[in-house]
Amino acid sequence: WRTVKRHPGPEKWAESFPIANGPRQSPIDIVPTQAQHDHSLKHLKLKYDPATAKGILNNGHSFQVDFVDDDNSSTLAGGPISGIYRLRQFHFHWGSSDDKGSEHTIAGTKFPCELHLVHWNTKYPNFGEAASKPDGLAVVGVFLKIGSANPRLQKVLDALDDIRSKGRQTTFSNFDPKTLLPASLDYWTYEGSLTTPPLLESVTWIVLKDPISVSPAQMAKFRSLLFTSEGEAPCCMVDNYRPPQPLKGRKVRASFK
Ligand SMILES: NS(=O)(=O)c1ccc(O)c(NC(=O)NCCc2ccccn2)c1
Ligand SMILES: [Zn+2]
Repeated sequence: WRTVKRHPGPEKWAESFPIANGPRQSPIDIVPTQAQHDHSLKHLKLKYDPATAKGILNNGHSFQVDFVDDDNSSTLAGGPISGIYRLRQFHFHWGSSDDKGSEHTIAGTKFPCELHLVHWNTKYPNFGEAASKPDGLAVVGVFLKIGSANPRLQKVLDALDDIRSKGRQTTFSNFDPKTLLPASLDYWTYEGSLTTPPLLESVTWIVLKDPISVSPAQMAKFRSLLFTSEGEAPCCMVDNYRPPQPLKGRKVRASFK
């Protein structure tokens, strides 16, 4: 039976953004047995300065932690990319229940949540310019798997009480996003897109093989956010994920055997 859809979801995006049916759309289903090990892939070089953390914002689609990106204090290099990419923000996608929520899937397996660390190529003057170039962005994706409570997430989750409604933001300082990464930086990589409008095909995706943990109570915290602004009828922020898109002949490479 049909639920009332307030926000035009992924099935409606192609009407306003024809690129939704483009050749390099994200996310995708990653099939490990079909990924090619590429030993020319370098290890990821992540250098994050906690002092660059600036604020946390409910943008009505997810919430994001924004970073000062006017110098190379927090950067990504190595891996499949050439040059230096600057950390702009990180955000999450999650489900209304623990059986869904991630954007990428692994051989059809969905995770309850997925973290995206968004970086832009410093060969371009700023994020907006980079977002329109085929090598403009690099997003590191990290799966969250139900398990024990993750203490590294707590500072982020504790800030959510101040940004429950769309448009709310508050300061968020002295945070090192490296603490959110798993022990192994083994990854899959492929050429893709933003997973939300404007769906620009400018993202080199770097999806880590190992998940980090999140507890059911911590997942409930994500689901306490609202898509809606103060004064509107409240609508829980859940299921803000796009399902996997056609591979259209793309190769997924693995940094590990
Ligand atoms: N999910 S993602 O591919 O990592 C990603 C990274 C950086 C981005 O700016 C976006 N998208 C984005 O900011 N879109 C503008 C705000 C928005 C978000 C969701 C739906 C419609 N509009 C997605
Ligand atoms: Zn995302």
